[in-house]
Amino acid sequence: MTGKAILAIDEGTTNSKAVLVSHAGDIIASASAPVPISHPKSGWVEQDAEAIWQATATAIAECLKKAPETEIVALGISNQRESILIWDRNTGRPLGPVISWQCRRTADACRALREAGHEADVIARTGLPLDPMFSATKVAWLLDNHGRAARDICIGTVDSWLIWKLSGGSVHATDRANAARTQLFNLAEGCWDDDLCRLFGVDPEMLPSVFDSAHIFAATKDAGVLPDGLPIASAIGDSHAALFSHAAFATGDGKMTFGTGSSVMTTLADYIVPPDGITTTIAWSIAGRPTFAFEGNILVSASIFPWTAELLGLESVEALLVLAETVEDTGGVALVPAHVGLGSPHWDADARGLVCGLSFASRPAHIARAAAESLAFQVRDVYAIMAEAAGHAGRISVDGGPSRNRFLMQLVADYLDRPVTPCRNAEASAIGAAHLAGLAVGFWPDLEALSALARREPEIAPSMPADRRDRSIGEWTKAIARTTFAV
Ligand SMILES: O=P(O)(O)OC[C@H](O)CO
Repeated sequence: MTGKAILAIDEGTTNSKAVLVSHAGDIIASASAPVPISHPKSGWVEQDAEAIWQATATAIAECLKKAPETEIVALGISNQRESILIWDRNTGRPLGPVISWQCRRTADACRALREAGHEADVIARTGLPLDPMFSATKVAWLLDNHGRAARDICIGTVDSWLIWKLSGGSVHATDRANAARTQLFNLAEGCWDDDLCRLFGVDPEMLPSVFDSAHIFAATKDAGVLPDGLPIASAIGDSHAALFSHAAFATGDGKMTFGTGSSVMTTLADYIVPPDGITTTIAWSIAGRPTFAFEGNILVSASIFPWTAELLGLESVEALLVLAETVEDTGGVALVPAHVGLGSPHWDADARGLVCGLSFASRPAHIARAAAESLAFQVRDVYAIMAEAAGHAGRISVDGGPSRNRFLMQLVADYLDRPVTPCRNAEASAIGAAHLAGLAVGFWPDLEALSALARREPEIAPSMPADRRDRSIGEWTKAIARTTFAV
């Protein structure tokens, strides 16, 4: 199969990337182009739909230039989730901005719906709380401010927009994983929810058709940067795509991505209404069968390290982590990185960070270690709730920059009391989209073949004695409770 490849698009919040993936699972070429983002008012975050398309087209053109001999057998799309736009079905012109997943403009609308008693029902149907991150209230805002007659409007997540542009405006479609993040999709029934559409003022006629994540949505047409006739063979949200790239195919398999924040996802056997502080979503859908997953997002993870390093007068994060390793434990010190509030599972916007448990024996190394341990404690808190609610646990893959640090990942394994497996798929989201597209067109035959492509390192087993682990978790739990004292 030399010379053949899948072209994966990974359209993220800040960049659009194009990646050519060979049959052996290697990246043949890649390119990226920045996507502008604007903040017209405090808490508002917008992007321009045409700029997203232009950045994607530029990334594709640059990528193909690097490997002109490659034969593209299919396209796959992974994308930033929840961000939403509407466009005119007749002209293809966007109506208003893309409202970003980060945008908080509908916070009041969410509060009003909560106060009117809708939240429990919305969570039961969609797995998602009433929060401005999700698309439904943003759609209502767009329709109020830029709406037209229902028959003239297409509503779409970013994958849907790219499928529209790549197919010359002939196909309005999305996959179940992206649909699951809109808060308009009934997870248990697997279709747009008429009652929720009514609640959010959406005519179902405006919504895209929903298919599997591995599915031939359309053939390319008049896309400019690509020849006509290439199958657009996957669409999936970026976190879900990364989980797929790790071959998390057994029930209970999950991933922890460490970066500015952390995200934890674990697959489920079936739809479960999420416990407090967690969401349920569709991870992907293949051959008509959705795989469900729990998800929890932590707001501040590795981004606490530069702050702590500066506080301690250290020159780098590396120096901080080296110092942290010089002590056996934190000496009772806990650091809770609630600097912008707490995310999953606590969701307390008013909480603030703290360092507590200080004594005259506390040294900078104890504070450094407390910062390092906070990364592990936070994912442990989310994972413990997920494992208990799901009743099963599987292999945990870890990715993102901090997953390369053995000391940090040993702490994660120790506090989870489970092994973790570092995964080294560069461009995990793009690879996941490529794998799904390859599955749809028979480039790879089955999940077993994809599993063989996952780049796993040897797992890291827990080694902390139980009494020590329990004591530290107890100190951390008390510290978390104290963060709300700051308000
Ligand atoms: O654009 P990214 O990679 O930050 O991903 C955004 C997420 O999909 C939002 O849920």
